[in-house]
Amino acid sequence: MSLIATSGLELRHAGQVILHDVNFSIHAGEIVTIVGPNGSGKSSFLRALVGAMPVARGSVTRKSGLRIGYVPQRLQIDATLPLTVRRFLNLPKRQSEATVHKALTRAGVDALADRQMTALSGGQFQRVLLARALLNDPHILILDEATQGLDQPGAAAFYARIEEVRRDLGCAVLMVSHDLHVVMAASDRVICLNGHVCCEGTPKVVADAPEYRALFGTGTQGTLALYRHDHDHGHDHHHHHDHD
Ligand SMILES: Nc1ncnc2c1ncn2[C@@H]1O[C@H](COP(=O)(O)OP(=O)(O)OP(=O)(O)O)[C@@H](O)[C@H]1O
Repeated sequence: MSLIATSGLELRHAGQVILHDVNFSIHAGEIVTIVGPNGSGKSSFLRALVGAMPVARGSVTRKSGLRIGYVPQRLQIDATLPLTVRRFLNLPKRQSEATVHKALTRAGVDALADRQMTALSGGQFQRVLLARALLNDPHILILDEATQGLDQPGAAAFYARIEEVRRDLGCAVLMVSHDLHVVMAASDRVICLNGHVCCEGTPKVVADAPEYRALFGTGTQGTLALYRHDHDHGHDHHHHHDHD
């Protein structure tokens, strides 16, 4: 049985349809990435899955007792508010010291418990958000552009940590990402959204899909092509490479 599924899902904002006819499911342990242009409904889709956005039509089904760890796209912390990492993780619900320690360790930031939230670097902040999402031992981690603002090594390190977490917890991971070569390396399945599902499949299938190419053109799709090129290279010396 899937962890979360949607059937004929339609979402609206201020009367306008922003996403329609989405049939989706994710299973235990899977890593699924959502790509799509700005404003294509990716964040809204994740919000609907976690129950933070109303469903206009169709349905969202969550497995009974499902624990979700959600890392939102943005979180504003008042710069004048003194708030340590430990205190932040105890909001809105008090956690045991052991739970906080375990989550921070899993997110790779156990040394930061007594730091002020406002004193964290972008990468540290994202990891603290990840720790917060791990507090309840989730069956599925849902990440909305969690590496936004991080440089390439920072983003790669963050995704490496996500993979470790998945190995440890066996949780599924659903993420929105623009880091296409990371997507290529780490996802079981990619879904390309643009108001509806334009294409989906393994990263290779999506990268080759005309719908995907039409959206991302030869600019960004080059990132996917580049990764595939490198990957193919080591295994198939007779392979014809397109060097466009
Ligand atoms: N709270 C809101 N206020 C105004 N517009 C909204 C809101 N929520 C969704 N929308 C509109 O719905 C559409 C989809 O937005 P959404 O944030 O889901 O897209 P996205 O694919 O996550 O975009 P991005 O890549 O820029 O984060 C956009 O046209 C957006 O303007």
